Amino acid sequence: MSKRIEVTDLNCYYGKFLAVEDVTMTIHPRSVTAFIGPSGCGKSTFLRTLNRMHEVIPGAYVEGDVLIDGNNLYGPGVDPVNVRRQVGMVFQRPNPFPTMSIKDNVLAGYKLNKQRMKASEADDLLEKSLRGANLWEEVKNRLDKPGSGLSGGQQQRLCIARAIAMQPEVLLMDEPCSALDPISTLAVEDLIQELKETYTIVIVTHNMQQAARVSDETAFFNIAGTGAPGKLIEMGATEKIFSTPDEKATEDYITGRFG
Ligand SMILES: Nc1ncnc2c1ncn2[C@@H]1O[C@H](COP(=O)(O)OP(=O)(O)OP(=O)(O)O)[C@@H](O)[C@H]1O
Repeated sequence: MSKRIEVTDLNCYYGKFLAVEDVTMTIHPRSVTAFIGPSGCGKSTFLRTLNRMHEVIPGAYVEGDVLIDGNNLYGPGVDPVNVRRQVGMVFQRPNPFPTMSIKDNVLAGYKLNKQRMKASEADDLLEKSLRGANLWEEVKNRLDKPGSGLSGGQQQRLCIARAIAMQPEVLLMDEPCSALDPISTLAVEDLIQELKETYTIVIVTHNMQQAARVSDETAFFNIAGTGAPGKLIEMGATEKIFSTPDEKATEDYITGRFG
């Protein structure tokens, strides 16, 4: 299911404002790629172009190409809703639907799309998704209770289960642990390691240790100053970026000299 993502000459705009300029990169399947860089350099903006969420904001658009296994997400006739099904997303704050049960949260994508499923199929998918998110054992006896009754870390894993249930090929995670305590963070990091066997994973993180722990590849973005566009400075194996980066700006950022 895991897919390769190839981005070529991508510019991201909010109206006239060029937020991210000229990104070209390849994201490998069955791996975790981390985006790091100072605040405002466009990590989240760029991440959202990988499933066409960027253009949900009025006036926002992109130039350039994003290919997933050779298919251009921005090609003519491509339905953004289908793209978002193929490329799932997990956000900074766990956002389960508060009044829905745990079960309905996991199956929400199907219910919202009014896709029919036999009860036995729904139960299988529910269990598989919750097991995939390492949450099954903790919630199997309370599937009809509201998702909002879970701890923050459990809610985030519920959101991951909801994303997995749609059987995506790519999972985008925008600072998925920033609202979690250290124990829940480790649980989600462990889960990311398991999920990369199946999905292409891209994670935005402010936490250098986290990037070093969970990712195989790291991309460092930077910004020259307020109003200037964010740029990809360098990308490579996480081990190399964290030990012998090519660019001084990367080294300065990683060693905490700025950002
Ligand atoms: N909805 C929006 N409308 C207009 N400009 C926006 C919008 N969202 C972000 N921007 C601008 O785009 C630039 C990149 O923002 P973005 O949030 O992608 O950066 P980031 O690297 O993810 O930052 P952080 O690490 O603080 O989350 C910033 O200048 C930001 O102000």
